[in-house]
Amino acid sequence: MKYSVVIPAAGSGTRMKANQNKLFLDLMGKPLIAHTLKLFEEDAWCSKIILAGKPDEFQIFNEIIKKEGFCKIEALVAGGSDRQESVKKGLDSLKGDEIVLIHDGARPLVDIKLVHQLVMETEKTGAAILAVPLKDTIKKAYNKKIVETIDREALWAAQTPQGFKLSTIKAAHEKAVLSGVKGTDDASLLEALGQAVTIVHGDYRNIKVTTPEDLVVAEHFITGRET
Ligand SMILES: Nc1ccn([C@@H]2O[C@H](COP(=O)(O)OP(=O)(O)OP(=O)(O)O)[C@@H](O)[C@H]2O)c(=O)n1
Ligand SMILES: C[C@](O)(CO)[C@H](O)COP(=O)(O)O
Repeated sequence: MKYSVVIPAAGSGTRMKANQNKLFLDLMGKPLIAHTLKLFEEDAWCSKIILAGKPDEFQIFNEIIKKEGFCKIEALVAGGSDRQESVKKGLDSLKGDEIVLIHDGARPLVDIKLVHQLVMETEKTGAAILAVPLKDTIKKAYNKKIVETIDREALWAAQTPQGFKLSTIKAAHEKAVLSGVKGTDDASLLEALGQAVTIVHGDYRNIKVTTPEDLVVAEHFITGRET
């Protein structure tokens, strides 16, 4: 089984409150994005990587790629004003109809065995995501006034990678642009078209490094993995 992967990495890291793109922050001696890229560089199932970044950060990305000796990065494309746009620009550089995964640059800890399970599920159903069941009770509230407790039995926290047939996800992004549909993940663009997306049970360690404490957690998980 082979797949391509699009890695959106053109964000601003606002919630990280760092003075640089959070993907360049040090994690165990190398930039966070280097850990994410390494996962796919070392996966024999991965045929190519498309990286979407900010043009004014291309030099930093290229320095990291050169230093780490990465060789699967087929294209470094200019990202967009939001994640959806960055992903679309990455997809636009792909042809054919193989499986494509879309994986946040900010998720450096995904287990490659789960990636393979996702690829096989995507092969079977055409669209699938990694997700984990929620562990907290979820409230709906307005101005901090609780209006409803949501039954969490049917709720999952979506992660990445998210896997699709390339033609399916490209069409969904195109239609989203035409209709103005916005989604914080790629599966939601298929859902908006009434298309089915299946879940592969993921791993709570596959965190998205978003706020400062996430970097501490990520370091802990990497240290634990290497012992
Ligand atoms: N215009 C954007 C915004 C986000 N991303 C990428 O999408 C992934 C998930 O986004 P998030 O974790 O929200 O990153 P940021 O948008 O940088 O964070 P924040 O929302 O705190 O600014 C990240 O790898 C980020 O680099 C992107 O490629 N292009
Ligand atoms: C794609 C994602 O990681 C799935 O949980 C999430 O939607 C990204 O959200 P962000 O606000 O762009 O980090």
